[in-house]
Amino acid sequence: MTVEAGGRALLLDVSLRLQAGRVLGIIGPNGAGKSTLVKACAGLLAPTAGSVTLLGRPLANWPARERAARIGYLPQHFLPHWDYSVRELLRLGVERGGTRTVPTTVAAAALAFELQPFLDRRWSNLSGGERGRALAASVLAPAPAVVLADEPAAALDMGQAAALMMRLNAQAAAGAAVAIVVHDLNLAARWCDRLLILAGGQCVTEGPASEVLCSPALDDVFGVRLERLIARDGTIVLVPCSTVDVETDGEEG
Ligand SMILES: Nc1ncnc2c1ncn2[C@@H]1O[C@H](COP(=O)(O)OP(=O)(O)OP(=O)(O)O)[C@@H](O)[C@H]1O
Repeated sequence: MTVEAGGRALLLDVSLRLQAGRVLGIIGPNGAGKSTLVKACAGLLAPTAGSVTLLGRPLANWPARERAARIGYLPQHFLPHWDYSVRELLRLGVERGGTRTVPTTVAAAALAFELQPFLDRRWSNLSGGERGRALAASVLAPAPAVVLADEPAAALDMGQAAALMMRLNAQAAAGAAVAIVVHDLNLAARWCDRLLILAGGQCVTEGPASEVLCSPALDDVFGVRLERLIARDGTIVLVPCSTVDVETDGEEG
């Protein structure tokens, strides 16, 4: 698809396919077009050219209620219209998913996301990480078939970020197609099957995470030299060493 706004292309001829049971990480520098891509996939932005289909049917042809039940969109920034309590936010998310067992599902989500102490607290009184968890719980509770998460771990501490990535993986294992915009490449390395690098609104490369993380294109798009280490479980660990323009080829870092 191509998405244009403000007289320029925010996305240019980008194609992606989300598969049930898989986790795609969307990575790239600030302003690359990652949020734009996810919003277009969620049906919140209409592509200027190209289209988004869900189960082979154009997104625009799905009734809004069915589309909302199938696609769970976790935005990068969320400002509720009202000062909801966490319980109300969870209920809205669960009802959107169309489940008949609303109270049970709300209770299960509160338990899974360790939100019981916050259930009656209002959005305005939550910390950044608590908001992130409440929002993730609200979107993921109804187990949507497609999960589009835009930097879901940005406000979370290390433990909560790992827990959320595990939950997203569990939803994929249960059959969801998951796409996550992620800035922390080590979370991407550990929890994504495939990675897509976006830069300047275009796809630089897409492939298995282990291959993309070893690609020199990664250093180039971020303008930083990355050292690749291998953790005991075989996961690649990336350590930024120096900006690309400071170090010259062959010079010791
Ligand atoms: N409605 C709009 N009109 C014009 N430009 C826009 C509009 N929305 C976004 N942009 C621009 O498009 C580019 C891509 O924005 P986008 O939010 O998709 O980037 P991103 O990769 O998610 O960035 P970040 O990592 O900083 O969150 C940015 O340069 C942004 O300023």
